[in-house]
Amino acid sequence: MKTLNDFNFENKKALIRVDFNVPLNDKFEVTDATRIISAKPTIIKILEDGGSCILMSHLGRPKGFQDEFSLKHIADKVEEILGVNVITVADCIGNDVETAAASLEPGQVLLLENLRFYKEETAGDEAFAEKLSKLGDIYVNDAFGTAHRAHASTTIVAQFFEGKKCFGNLLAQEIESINKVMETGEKPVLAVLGGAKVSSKITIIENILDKVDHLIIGGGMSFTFVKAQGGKIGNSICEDDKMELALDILEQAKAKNVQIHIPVDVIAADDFSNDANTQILDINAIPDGWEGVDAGPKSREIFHKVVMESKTILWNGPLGVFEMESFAGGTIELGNSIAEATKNGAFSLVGGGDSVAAVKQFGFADKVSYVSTGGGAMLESLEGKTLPGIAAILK
Ligand SMILES: Nc1ncnc2c1ncn2[C@@H]1O[C@H](COP(=O)(O)OP(=O)(O)OP(=O)(O)O)[C@@H](O)[C@H]1O
Ligand SMILES: O=C(O)[C@H](O)COP(=O)(O)O
Repeated sequence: MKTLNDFNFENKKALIRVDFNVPLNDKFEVTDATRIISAKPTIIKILEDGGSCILMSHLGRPKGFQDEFSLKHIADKVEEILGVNVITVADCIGNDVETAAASLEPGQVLLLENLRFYKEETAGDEAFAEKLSKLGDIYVNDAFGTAHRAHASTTIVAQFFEGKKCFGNLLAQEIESINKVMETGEKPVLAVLGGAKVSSKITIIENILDKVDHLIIGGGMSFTFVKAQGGKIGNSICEDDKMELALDILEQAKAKNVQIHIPVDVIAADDFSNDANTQILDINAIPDGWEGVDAGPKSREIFHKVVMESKTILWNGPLGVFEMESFAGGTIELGNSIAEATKNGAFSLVGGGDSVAAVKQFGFADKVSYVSTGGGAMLESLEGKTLPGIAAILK
């Protein structure tokens, strides 16, 4: 696996694919700069080597040139985080960009305009990738969040850098963290999967059964398993067409000696709102008119015990409707347990959109071993797929 340490960037121009697809508010201010902060070590290492950096990224899903998706909105933030002047250009290919790249001095940083202003980016167009490739001497992919896309700047461009391409620090760290859980993790290995739907997690569950000793299935997903086993789940969310599959997963787990933990009780609400009436019920005895919205106290206790006994922990998906304060308790307690286990020496990885949002919101981000910067990329990695952006560097 080629990393930054395999190159000396002195007097070299590094063409770096970063994922600066960060959330902006209506004043175009960056509301979560994690992805920019995470790319800093790679950029600084190259500058300290005596090289220069050409940063390229997408922002959102624009249709053609749309000012609201311009990377100029984030240039000040990038400059503030890096502590280095950032030169911007109004395009990502073309004469002006080539001139700006060619005149870049060691120690300087150039930020290109949104790659997705060209449909050729997402189409993985070779001619577009070749134009990008002309800008730099060495290609560095540090965009884990976009590594599951076979786009021009994440994948295709790599073919023009034979022997001159590598992973950035962030991407290398993401790969290492996933490997720690999926391949080399100290046992017992635990995966906690939550979230709304079984259907979006099936491939992950099936892949992960070969890797873990314990699997907690929480959140909205659990009701499909409970109903499939004959439980009464009231109005809780359920995918009836996945009940067969749920039973099959339970069988597979038994055969593979994986212990599955499904909540035994829930906080049930009579309405999907923060101020609904609530009661604690056994998960398989929820009357009509009530729905399970969070893990109950007995379940939390069981989950705490499993977490504390585990040496490697993966967490993807909340245990309840954590966006509503009244139903965030189970997710918060799980976060507390994982933080405590991490303090005691376990390795913990949090990945996926909503679980990452939850750990940030509740202040656990620096109490776990690693928080992934990838949403879809993380989920596809857990499905066991080799991401195209990663494969292109390994080639
Ligand atoms: N019991 C429940 N009933 C209804 N919704 C639930 C329940 N438990 C969790 N959820 C909802 O599931 C949603 C998260 O599910 P989802 O599968 O999208 O998340 P994720 O796995 O964290 O992230 P990703 O976006 O990466 O898939 C949250 O919005 C949460 O409110
Ligand atoms: O935020 C993300 O998941 C990545 O930046 C990829 O964005 P995309 O889903 O628009 O390709």
